[in-house]
Amino acid sequence: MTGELVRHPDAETLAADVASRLLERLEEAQSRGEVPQIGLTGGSIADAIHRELARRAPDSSVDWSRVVIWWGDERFVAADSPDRNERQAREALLDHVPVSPAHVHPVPSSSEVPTAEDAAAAYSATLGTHGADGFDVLMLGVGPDGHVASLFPGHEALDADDTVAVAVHGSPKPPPDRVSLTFPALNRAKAVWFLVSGEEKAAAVAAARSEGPVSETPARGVRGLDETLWLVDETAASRL
Ligand SMILES: O=C(O)[C@H](O)[C@@H](O)[C@H](O)[C@H](O)COP(=O)(O)O
Repeated sequence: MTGELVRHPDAETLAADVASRLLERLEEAQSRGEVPQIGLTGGSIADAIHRELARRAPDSSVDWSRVVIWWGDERFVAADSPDRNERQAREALLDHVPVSPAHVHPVPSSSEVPTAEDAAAAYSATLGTHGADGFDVLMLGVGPDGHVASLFPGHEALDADDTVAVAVHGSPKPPPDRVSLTFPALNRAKAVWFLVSGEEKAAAVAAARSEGPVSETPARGVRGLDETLWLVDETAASRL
């Protein structure tokens, strides 16, 4: 089961739909008295979604102080680097909604720990304690090569199955040093939402939704416990 495909005419309607779905999911969880946990991703469509969430937040009933924020991956760079997924998410969303700092869990940066291995170990420990229930919604961008988070085709990090987060070196997508959740950690999410826009992703979407080795197309290796959605625009779906 590769998950439900939801097509959108363009990136703007895709971002609007994802933001609407996420706000609704957060409201539903909070109406059940839960404190939902979400996993953010990096990348361009994610940034558009974050900005749309910030725009819509004032009109939603989501209590952002009762939302727990994680990242599926992070670039191992200085805390103030524009390459940080955390920095991009704060600028687009988290600085515009009243999140509780105690509920925002960035991956340690190279300003705080000396190596990506240290950052991965620290993040594994934090997620192991504070995030043990798993993500309610994990959002994942998909690269043109079918990577998700920072799990790239043929990379040794794909085989890391005894830890929550793993250091990644030699990433084909710069910057080279990263921290990524591993497949076991990604697959603890109740809902996995793949967010894909652009012609350059069309082959990856088609590959990910067909049989074949996970090492060739890492997106094949992730699905939600209860829900897997492919939220795509028409250009990204053009090879299906
Ligand atoms: O740290 C990262 O680079 C991201 O987490 C990565 O997995 C991203 O989501 C995809 O590469 C898609 O990025 P775009 O949407 O910018 O193509």
